[in-house]
Amino acid sequence: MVKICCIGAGYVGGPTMAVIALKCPSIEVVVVDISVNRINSWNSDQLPIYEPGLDDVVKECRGRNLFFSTDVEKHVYEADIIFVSVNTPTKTRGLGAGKAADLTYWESAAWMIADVSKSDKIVVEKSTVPVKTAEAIEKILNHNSKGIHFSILSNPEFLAEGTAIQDLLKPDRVLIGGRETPEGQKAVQALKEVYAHWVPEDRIIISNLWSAELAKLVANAFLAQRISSVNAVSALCEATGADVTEVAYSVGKDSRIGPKFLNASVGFGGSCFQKDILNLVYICESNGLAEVANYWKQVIKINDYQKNRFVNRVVSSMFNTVSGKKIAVLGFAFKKDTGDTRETPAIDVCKGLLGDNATISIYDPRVTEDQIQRDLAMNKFDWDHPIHLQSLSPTSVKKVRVTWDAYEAANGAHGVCILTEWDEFKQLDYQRIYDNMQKPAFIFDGRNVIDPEKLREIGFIVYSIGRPLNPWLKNLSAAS
Ligand SMILES: NC(=O)c1ccc[n+]([C@@H]2O[C@H](COP(=O)([O-])OP(=O)(O)OC[C@H]3O[C@@H](n4cnc5c(N)ncnc54)[C@H](O)[C@@H]3O)[C@@H](O)[C@H]2O)c1
Ligand SMILES: O=c1ccn([C@@H]2O[C@H](COP(=O)(O)OP(=O)(O)O[C@H]3O[C@H](CO)[C@@H](O)[C@H](O)[C@H]3O)[C@@H](O)[C@H]2O)c(=O)[nH]1
Repeated sequence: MVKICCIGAGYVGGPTMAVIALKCPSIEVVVVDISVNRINSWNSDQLPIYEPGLDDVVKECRGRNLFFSTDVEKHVYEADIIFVSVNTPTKTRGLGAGKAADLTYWESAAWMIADVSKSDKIVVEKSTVPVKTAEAIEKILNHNSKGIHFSILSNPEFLAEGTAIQDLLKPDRVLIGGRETPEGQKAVQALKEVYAHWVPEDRIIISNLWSAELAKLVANAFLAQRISSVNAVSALCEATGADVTEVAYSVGKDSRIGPKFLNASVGFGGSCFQKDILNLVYICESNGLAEVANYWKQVIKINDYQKNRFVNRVVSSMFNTVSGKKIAVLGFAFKKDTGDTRETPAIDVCKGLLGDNATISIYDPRVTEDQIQRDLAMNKFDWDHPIHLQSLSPTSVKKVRVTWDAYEAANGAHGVCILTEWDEFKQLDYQRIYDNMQKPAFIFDGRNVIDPEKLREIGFIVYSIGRPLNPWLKNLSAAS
């Protein structure tokens, strides 16, 4: 029986290994992590992450050929193939701080693999890493005196949260990069055989190591670039009377462009886009490619601009101040169908509103109060550095209340901001919300989930990203 061990039981390691175990009953898969809490959750009925379809997959395989353990060294020692799926955050200090990837977690995993191994192994980069990382990892692993050989592969993960199980069951492609040596190609074939249990052969791409590492960063940069492009256009739509949903629809009908990832929003969030583009920018700069670096940097700048623009729109619409006013925030996760709040635009919007002295009442169907309070108290990039989080005091941010009901959040509010596109926000009784709000009642839709005309009929002053402005807001724009 082939044995797989995955180091890192997070958003990637957990679901990815669960699907491998589901599709390959003849392979034993053990997911290990240094976090006892995380492993305990994976072994309980309350999984540590919310992902549609994940519970069923774990229930079917756990205890059969899928295991979760904190005994990292034992399972690394026993494995034939080791996936490394640890976090690769943005550095917060030292050389490249604020841009470069912090490979501390990856490096310590590599040293541990080198220390405990007693037989040849395939080590797979599952985490997103800077191009050429495999070269450094090879040096750590193969500089041992035990005569053991390690083959390093790059197998970046392309799943998106909220659709992870579907993405894993039917991937657009699986990418495997390896050395062009006989050992390298043998390792590539071994990993390909694992995926071939359920992924059609023409969807498994084989490339060199550096192409695979770079393709992951570039894929995320392209996706994020589309969102920044449409968000930049949304500002122009508001200034001209065009409607960004109509513009995006027409543009996306061109088969060369395609319809996906053209939804204007309050800004993209999530643990990957910003981190990976900053990483790409740093790599370009390190290679003396300042113009290329600046090109990609602009994707982040537009995203920051879009989040600021939203906050400014809220404040300027509400008589230029939200001081002492109650703002209801509907949705805190970075997208629907996940409880993940890493780099969610809601953090920047809430901090912006708190900066103008608003009182905020937040509702999200999947995010706990504890998580929201922690997110609002921490510094940029700290979420991915457990060491910084330990020093965070548990005090809650004043002027923030978290509720488990959208109507309660909006009760007595002066304005409502929709920051996540949860389906349930389309079905809310907006008449009831309007009746219980202060007047004039404002609604700022950061995800274009509501019908602005219907809400205007109820009496709301409505702002939707990139869509024709309410006469009230138009007058304010003209005046400013
Ligand atoms: N989240 C996504 O949707 C996604 C998608 C594709 C790729 N990625 C990439 O995958 C990697 C992991 O992302 P994630 O979202 O799963 O992160 P995560 O923080 O959810 O999980 C990482 C886990 O690794 C564990 N860990 C860290 N160092 C360890 C060590 N030395 N030994 C054992 N366990 C260790 C941590 O405790 C944590 O549980 C990142 O590089 C990320 O960029 C993420
Ligand atoms: O048209 C769109 C599409 C997305 N978003 C936002 O963009 C962010 C990212 O969304 P999405 O890409 O769906 O989720 P992630 O889980 O961050 O997945 C991305 O990042 C992963 C980590 O690298 C990759 O594996 C995936 O392929 C890539 O889609 C979210 O805030 C979305 O709300 C928009 O604003 N408009």
